[in-house]
Amino acid sequence: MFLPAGSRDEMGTSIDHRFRVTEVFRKVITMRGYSLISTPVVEYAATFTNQYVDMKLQDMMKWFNPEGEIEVLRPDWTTSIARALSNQAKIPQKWAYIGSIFKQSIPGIESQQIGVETLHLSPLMGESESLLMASSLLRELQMGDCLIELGHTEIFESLVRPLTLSEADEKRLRQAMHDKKKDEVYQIALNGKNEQSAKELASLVDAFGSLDILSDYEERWKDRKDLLDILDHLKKLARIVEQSGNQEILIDLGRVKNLPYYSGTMFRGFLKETGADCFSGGRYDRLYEQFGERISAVGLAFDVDVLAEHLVETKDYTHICIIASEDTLVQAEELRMEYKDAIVDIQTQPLENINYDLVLEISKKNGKVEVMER
Ligand SMILES: N[C@@H](Cc1c[nH]c[nH+]1)C(=O)O
Repeated sequence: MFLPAGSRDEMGTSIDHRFRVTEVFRKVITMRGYSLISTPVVEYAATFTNQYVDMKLQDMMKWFNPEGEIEVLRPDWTTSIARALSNQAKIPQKWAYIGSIFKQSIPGIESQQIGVETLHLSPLMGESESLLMASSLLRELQMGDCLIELGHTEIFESLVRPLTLSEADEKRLRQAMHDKKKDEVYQIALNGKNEQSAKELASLVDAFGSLDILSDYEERWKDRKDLLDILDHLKKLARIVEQSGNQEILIDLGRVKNLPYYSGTMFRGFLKETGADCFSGGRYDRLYEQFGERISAVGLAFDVDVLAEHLVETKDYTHICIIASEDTLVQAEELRMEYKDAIVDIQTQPLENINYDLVLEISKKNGKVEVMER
């Protein structure tokens, strides 16, 4: 029997790694004062497609229920958690989750995430908490150095707003900006009949790199109070994460939001050694406007598969084989107790595919039990 493209069975090490990632995550979030939250796998499509969230139905796993409503497999944790928490007390909250999201665009449809959402914390506190949690998880997992990229939705958005672009052009502009295609950004933006804005947008394509970018743009945007405030905020956040999280920070002022509900700071994490994209997140205060609330909300989620793939074996257990027969099983189990920190495998013969550190054989002669090293 075959599986649909992208679906896979999993065995041994890769599952072991995924469990280890989630175990370490649980430890990190517990010690940082988070509570766990879970939401159902099946939700109404409208929870994700309403105007405040604006996710696209075509990418979701969906069907009609008997009442004719569209139901979906959870395509996003952040949105379902917002639904679940919509009438909670307005006090600082730190939530963490472990589980899958489902989208047509993901190979195999399912992707396992671990993530956090913080509500009602001051913007700098919530954002730095998310990023410091991320860096402490990566440290605990011994993932090596990580690059944290900071961006902000309102840079691109506020430069696009004064342009009179058709919906199609705006969509193309976003894509060109995302793909960092400078000439295309300029040409599309020119359709908005504002050459100055078109030039500014084209220059944003190159506005990424180390923290120095912030100083360059402080000079360039010295008459734009709104943009200066954003640069100042990113600078403060970068300093905290650099100093406390000991992580290298990159800035991408031209970053376009990857989820429609982001409004403010956005972040992404890359493993330095391989460049693998391991987490993504951002501020989404406006998501709560659907519940008539204006709050501070920010979070991020890790791709568990990416972390599991990069996990290095750390603890090396001694691997012992005890050779026993049906007659000596009780004694073999007793012997196991003497090796509490080792992997003890009771077999009738040592397995050929395993390189044991020690092979012990139990035998019974004239009612007397003997243990011999092989
Ligand atoms: N839900 C986002 C990650 C995130 C958590 N909080 C905010 N953003 C994602 O799947 O990419």
